[in-house]
Amino acid sequence: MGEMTPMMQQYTAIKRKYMDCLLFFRMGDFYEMFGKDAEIASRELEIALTSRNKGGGKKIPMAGVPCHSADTYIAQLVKKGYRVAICEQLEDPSEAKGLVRRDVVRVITPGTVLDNMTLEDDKNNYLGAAVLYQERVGFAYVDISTGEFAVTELEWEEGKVIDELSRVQPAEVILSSELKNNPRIYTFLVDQLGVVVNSLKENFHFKQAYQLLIDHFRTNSLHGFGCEKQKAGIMAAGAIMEFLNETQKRNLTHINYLKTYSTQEYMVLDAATRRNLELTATIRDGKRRGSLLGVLDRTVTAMGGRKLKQWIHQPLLDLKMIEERLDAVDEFINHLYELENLREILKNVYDIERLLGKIVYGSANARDLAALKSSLIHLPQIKELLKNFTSSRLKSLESQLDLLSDITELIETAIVDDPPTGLKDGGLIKKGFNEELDQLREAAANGKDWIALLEHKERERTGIKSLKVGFNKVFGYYLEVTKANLDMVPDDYIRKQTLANSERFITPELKEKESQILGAEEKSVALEYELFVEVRNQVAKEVKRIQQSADVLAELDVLASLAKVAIENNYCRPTVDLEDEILIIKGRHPVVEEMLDEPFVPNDTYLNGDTARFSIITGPNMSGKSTYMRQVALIVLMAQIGSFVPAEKAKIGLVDRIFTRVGASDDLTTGQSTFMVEMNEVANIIHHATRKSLIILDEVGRGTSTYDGLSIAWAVIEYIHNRERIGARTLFATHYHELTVLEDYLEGVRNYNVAVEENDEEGVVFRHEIVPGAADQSYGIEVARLAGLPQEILKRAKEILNHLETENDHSLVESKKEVAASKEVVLEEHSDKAITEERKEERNVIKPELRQPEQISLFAMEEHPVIKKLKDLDIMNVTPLDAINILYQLKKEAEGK
Ligand SMILES: Nc1ncnc2c1ncn2[C@@H]1O[C@H](COP(=O)(O)OP(=O)(O)OP(=O)(O)O)[C@@H](O)[C@H]1O
Repeated sequence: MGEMTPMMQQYTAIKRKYMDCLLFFRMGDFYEMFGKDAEIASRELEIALTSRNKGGGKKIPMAGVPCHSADTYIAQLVKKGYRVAICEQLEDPSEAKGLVRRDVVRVITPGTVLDNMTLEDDKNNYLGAAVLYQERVGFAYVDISTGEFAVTELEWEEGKVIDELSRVQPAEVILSSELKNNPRIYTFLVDQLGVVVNSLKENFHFKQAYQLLIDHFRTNSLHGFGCEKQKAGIMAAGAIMEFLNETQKRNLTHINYLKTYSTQEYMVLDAATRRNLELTATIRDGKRRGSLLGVLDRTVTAMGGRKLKQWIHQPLLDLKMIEERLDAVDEFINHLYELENLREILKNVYDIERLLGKIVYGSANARDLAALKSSLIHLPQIKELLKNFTSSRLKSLESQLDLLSDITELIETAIVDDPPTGLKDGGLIKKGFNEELDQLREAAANGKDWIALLEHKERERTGIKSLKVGFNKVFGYYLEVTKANLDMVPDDYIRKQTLANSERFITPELKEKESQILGAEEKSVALEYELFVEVRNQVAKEVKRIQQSADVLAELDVLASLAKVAIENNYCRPTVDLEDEILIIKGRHPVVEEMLDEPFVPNDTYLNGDTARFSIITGPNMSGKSTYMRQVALIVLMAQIGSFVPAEKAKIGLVDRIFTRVGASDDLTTGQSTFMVEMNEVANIIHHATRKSLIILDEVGRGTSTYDGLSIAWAVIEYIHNRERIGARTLFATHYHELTVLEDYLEGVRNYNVAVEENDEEGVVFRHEIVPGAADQSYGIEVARLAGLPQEILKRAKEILNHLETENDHSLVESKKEVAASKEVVLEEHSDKAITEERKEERNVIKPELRQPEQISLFAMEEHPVIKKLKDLDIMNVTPLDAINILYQLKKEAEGK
């Protein structure tokens, strides 16, 4: 698409996030806005409509359709399984509104996204704000469905802003201009997260933000809110209030308290790591099945499900809190009967947080109140059950659990057990709740009884056997007599209506009763509504207490879920401490072990901050390197959310962050190449990792040519290994067997490989077993065989390989001579064979230099042009990104010559 206006960018982001197709109804605008692209889009729409499958397997981006036939287009698209969004701002698609069903057709405008969001159950409903103020960035988030409002602030740093926003992933965000104009932040939010971005009003100032907040909370100062010192945080919270005012969402007053939180409590997981570890969705299809959440989620309430997701995204850094959770899970495991009992009770609990949102928002109906009651009535039972437990977290949850019996009682006495959804037709309030209402109802009922008797009485009086009493909305009650009996009609009957075969009459007495009945009914319905709203408001006033109990239930649900999974999947309780070791005996990958048909092969892991801080793992493709490394990261993460882990034994030295760089795929959304994505991720790690971090690097450098790739991988290892730089515990899988030589020169490096078995019957068999030492072959051809490549190709490949290997040895000798002549060491292309004598000699040349880690040398080759250049640039400050730029420049220069 060509240049898009900010509004169009927002529309596109909304569509990407929620819908398959975006329809515009003013063709002229659409064409004007998109020019040639509009024609392409319209053609795609046509193809989608005429193809047999859903869009021929393709998403249609957006299209303009004539307003008068909007209904037809929408109906056709929906029938084909598309979810359609309609842009309201361009034209009121009133014709289309009749078709709006929240799951498949939605009317959207950037300003009304919030309304639509609240409809979705499993979507993130956060509206966020990030504001740069006095060198700090304030963040505020409000959960539209529950009213939870949270504030924090950090010092200004581009990466931190991205991390924080990606942690929460708001659906819509307000940014101050400096942040919005930052291309990395903006592109990340819009393209990668599909967030709708709004601008904070220029010259929005602190006093304004403060005032908006104290107005909202009806107080004189923010003292006691916990955020009084966080000026940037207040700016962000004020920005949210301002936005809600501007977009007339002020009625979202169920924001009734504000909570500050510190990002120090939680481990920040960057977006790449969350994706790479498939924490809550798989990379392949974005589904939750196949993710860690998919394995751990046995929650039985919606609130528990949401909390577990939050926990997975926010592993803890506080040892005490981790221990408390582990104790609670442990206790549940040892009280199986109570555990099952609790889960059974929780199954009856509705989504109290959502109900509460509706109650305070004023959109809850009587059924919602009934649902709240039927959830709250279980609280005493749960509290009783918790008395069996002694662990500190469960005790604390027990004491926090407010029984809310006043609220249950209020709803119980006021609202009927199975109320209708409508509020205007009565039938909501129980008998005995209000005297006036009872009297009105009695009056109406008496009148009805009188009418029921009337038919019988009038038949006797007139002798007309077929006389009937009826009611219609126009004339009210009437007496109906067939034409054949008209001569028997008495004089006091007043004719009201003539039908084909009968006539309808009224009498003054009937009319009097009628007005009594209707009057009483009308009044009672109105009174019922009034009473209902009163009850709802009364419940709304107790939102804080209800919210607190809801939170307790959610946490109990999560802890019970973790216990249930631990039992079923045979997990062990990890020891978490502040040492720098990670020891895992017979660890398994929690997701892969569930997906596999065959038994999963467990593996041990040992890392410490000292002599075994860096594992270089070599092994053939498909042997299990990635699985192994992710398994270590997941076990650490699980331990730090307070879960048991898939291992026989695990001792985890607390990790401040987990970084991953895995897999290689082009990021189609940003148009970045595989290599660029890879380097960005590596740069992020280099800039943020500390000695307490855990780093997982898979095939760094693979995305570019061998020389560049190997050089970068090597430099990255040196840098991370160096304790003055980072010194983090790291797992590094690579195809560059050359790198295994580093074990001899870098104190903390240990080589591992994935065991391969060769036997005559099956050929090469991967045992998925991690063993010490370096792999000696890459078995590329064997993998090709396993993948089913024809024998003929495999045979020929082997011939070529043998040939190349001989050539390579020869060329090495040659190059060695050249090196000697030019005093320049050239690294040979990666060879599948064991390292040659020449290489070993070469290494001896490198060796002394490498022993001085403080000197971050690429290859310690003084004369190498790369080194020269790096030295010119002050070698200590070179990041891999700089390195790749320099290498690229050199290559260009060389080509130029
Ligand atoms: N410990 C294990 N036990 C059983 N099967 C395993 C184990 N580890 C891996 N596998 C199986 O092997 C497959 C390949 O594993 P993985 O992707 O980790 O290999 P890899 O060495 O990283 O491959 P590549 O280098 O091509 O990325 C997995 O999909 C899984 O089916």
